[in-house]
Amino acid sequence: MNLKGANLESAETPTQNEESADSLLQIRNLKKRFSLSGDFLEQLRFKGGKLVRHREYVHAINGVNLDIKRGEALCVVGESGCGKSTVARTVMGLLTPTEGEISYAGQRIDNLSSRELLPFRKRMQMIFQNPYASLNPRMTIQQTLEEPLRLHHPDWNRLKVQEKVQEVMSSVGIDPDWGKRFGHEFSGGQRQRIAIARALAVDPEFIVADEPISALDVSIQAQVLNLLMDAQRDRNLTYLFITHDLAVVEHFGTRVAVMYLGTVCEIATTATLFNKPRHPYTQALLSAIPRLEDDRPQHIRLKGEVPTPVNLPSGCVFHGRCPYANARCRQETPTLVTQLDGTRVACHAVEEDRL
Ligand SMILES: Nc1ncnc2c1ncn2[C@@H]1O[C@H](COP(=O)(O)OP(=O)(O)OP(=O)(O)O)[C@@H](O)[C@H]1O
Repeated sequence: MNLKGANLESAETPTQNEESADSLLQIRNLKKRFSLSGDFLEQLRFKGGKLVRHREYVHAINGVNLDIKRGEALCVVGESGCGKSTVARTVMGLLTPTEGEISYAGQRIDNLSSRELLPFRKRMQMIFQNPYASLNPRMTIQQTLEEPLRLHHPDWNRLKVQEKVQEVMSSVGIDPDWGKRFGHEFSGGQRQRIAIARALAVDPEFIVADEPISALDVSIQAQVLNLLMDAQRDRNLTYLFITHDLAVVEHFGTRVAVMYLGTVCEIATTATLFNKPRHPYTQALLSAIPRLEDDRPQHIRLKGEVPTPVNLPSGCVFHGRCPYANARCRQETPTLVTQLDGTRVACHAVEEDRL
């Protein structure tokens, strides 16, 4: 893999909407911060003899722009704490954005009330990391799967609901006769199949999967991944797939967005990203994957640690660890620039042909 290469930057500055024509989901300048300072009274401090209000925030996501196209699996990768789950939860309306907009099928959804969001909840479903926590221990599997159907199809009679439950259980490889059992009677892999069945029961078109296999035994992970891929093919699903595992990305992803400290630093098709990573952070991430080929790049060791999201670095958030950083990188925040092959990279060094 040749990490260096000609800079393919296009002369045109991309517009925010350049990818939007075939997008199912659009994320624009999304920011989410969490307060660390408690309520008003807890924020008060004495400074220089005066009472002042001290507020501190975790800047979990800082201006993310993403388009997810119909039928694709967009994987979001990055180290722990870079903001992947916050993106997923904000898209699903489980967190309110601090700034920015999210649109689904052309309609803005980030500012809707729970009632207005209900029709979208049928079309957009989420699968969580931990199948032990995501199933209600007091409900049978039948009840667990009936719940979303009763919410979204109040006009369906008992027989129709039961038929749908049986169909969706079979489709994920769970014996429909096991409907009266409780979640704790199943293994982790089976529980995650049931969680997938619950997401699929209402025939969604878009699924946010947040590390859906990372809590499972390695021997089970491939089976559950294959189930998700089969569901995508059979039901024409679109995925936002959160993972820290690059092997999963290579197997599953149509495109990949790489995140670092709350920002997206590179977006590319999976094949392009693995063959020609542009951003120095992507290069370092990929160089850490063990490969059999002789021409693999040397493992790039980044200096230092990921900075705290409480005090974000100025300029490019990666500059403190980047071997190519210069004065511009320390001052000016790079934006995603489209290369001739469609890859989008936020890096001054790539832009200036310095790597
Ligand atoms: N409710 C919260 N309150 C305060 N800080 C939070 C909260 N949720 C997330 N964070 C912080 O926001 C940052 C991003 O967290 P997030 O869970 O989105 O990262 P991640 O990339 O999904 O990590 P992981 O792979 O470990 O789940 C982290 O610094 C995290 O500690």
